[in-house]
Amino acid sequence: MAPELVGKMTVKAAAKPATRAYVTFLAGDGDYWKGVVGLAKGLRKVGSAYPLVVAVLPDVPESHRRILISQGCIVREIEPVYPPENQTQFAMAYYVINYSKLRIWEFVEYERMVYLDADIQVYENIDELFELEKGHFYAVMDCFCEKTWSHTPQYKIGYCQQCPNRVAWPAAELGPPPALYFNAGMFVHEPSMETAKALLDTLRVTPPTPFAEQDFLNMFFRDQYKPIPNVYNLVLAMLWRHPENVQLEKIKVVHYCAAGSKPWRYTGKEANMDREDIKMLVKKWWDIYNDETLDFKGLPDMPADEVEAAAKKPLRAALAEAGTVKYVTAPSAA
Ligand SMILES: O=c1ccn([C@@H]2O[C@H](COP(=O)(O)OP(=O)(O)O)[C@@H](O)[C@H]2O)c(=O)[nH]1
Ligand SMILES: OC[C@H]1O[C@H](O[C@@H]2[C@@H](O)[C@H](O)[C@@H](O)[C@H](O)[C@@H]2O)[C@H](O)[C@@H](O)[C@H]1O
Ligand SMILES: [Mn+2]
Repeated sequence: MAPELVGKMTVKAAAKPATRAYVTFLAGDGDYWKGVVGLAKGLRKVGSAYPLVVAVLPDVPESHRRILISQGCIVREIEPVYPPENQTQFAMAYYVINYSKLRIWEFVEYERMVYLDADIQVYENIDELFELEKGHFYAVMDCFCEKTWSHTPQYKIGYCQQCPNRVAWPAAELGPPPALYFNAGMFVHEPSMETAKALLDTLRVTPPTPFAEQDFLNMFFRDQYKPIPNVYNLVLAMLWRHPENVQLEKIKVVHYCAAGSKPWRYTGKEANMDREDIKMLVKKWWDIYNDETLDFKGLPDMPADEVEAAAKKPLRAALAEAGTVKYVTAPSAA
């Protein structure tokens, strides 16, 4: 919070209570922590007014957590969430762990959060998303044209919600077209223990599907979903599937979700990865990741040991201490 001059004195304006935050999710001991560091520095570069909370699974090593804390992230440990026993072939095998994203509805110390995948980068300030009318679920529409969708009727007939007139949906044969479907790499949500409990209770009785928690969230929030412009989540495949829907110079948020596009793993060998726009976007990501002027300079008034202690305390302990919420345990591991 910028200090303000009062008469001759410089009075530091009281910090606003942290009721809003960006939040991302980190699982495993792999290299996605680099995505989180990039995201933290990107949000700092665009002058975001809100902190970045990182929901970490227990398997995220202490060394990675320390790196995130050193970049000013608020690290909160969460318990994994698994879908019911299933034989589902997920579009990507690791998607099963993405159900743990559902824990962010338990972050009730925040009245509103903007969720961003760790493979997302923010290139323009998007704080305005926190002002959207409450009571809706805001996210950007996905695209059905990548091979990852080959299990669906829409893919089989070449229908995509991004261009509903290219191949008309055959309602006479297949019934109504699929409901508008969002990409779950970015969304605006309102944490609440009631919603968190409803999500977990519903998950227990919902057979998993190929896009895991993304499919589940689309089903759960179907009646509250409000599409927002793709400037807030450019799913990279849009560049070659629906270029007519993309104005690259207006894009605020890039989602590096196409196969081979994770900047920290980029080789340029996979399909479409040798495109000039992809190379430019990967370089943009690295320019921020490597920019030391964007490193966190420490909290103005919180001693480092307090930051560290807070970061290590799992959310459950913190809130149980506060005696504010009772936790619903996740279903047993799949
Ligand atoms: O090994 C992993 C895989 C996924 N994730 C988290 O889960 C999100 C969703 O996975 P991913 O972005 O790879 O899915 P995609 O958007 O590419 O389908 C990631 O952005 C990370 O936040 C993670 O932390 N570690
Ligand atoms: O666990 C399911 C994941 O499903 C989504 O990724 C998909 C989806 O966008 C497809 O439409 C693309 O074709 C595909 O490349 C991409 O990976 C979310 O980005 C991710 O956060 C996560 O929810
Ligand atoms: Mn992603």
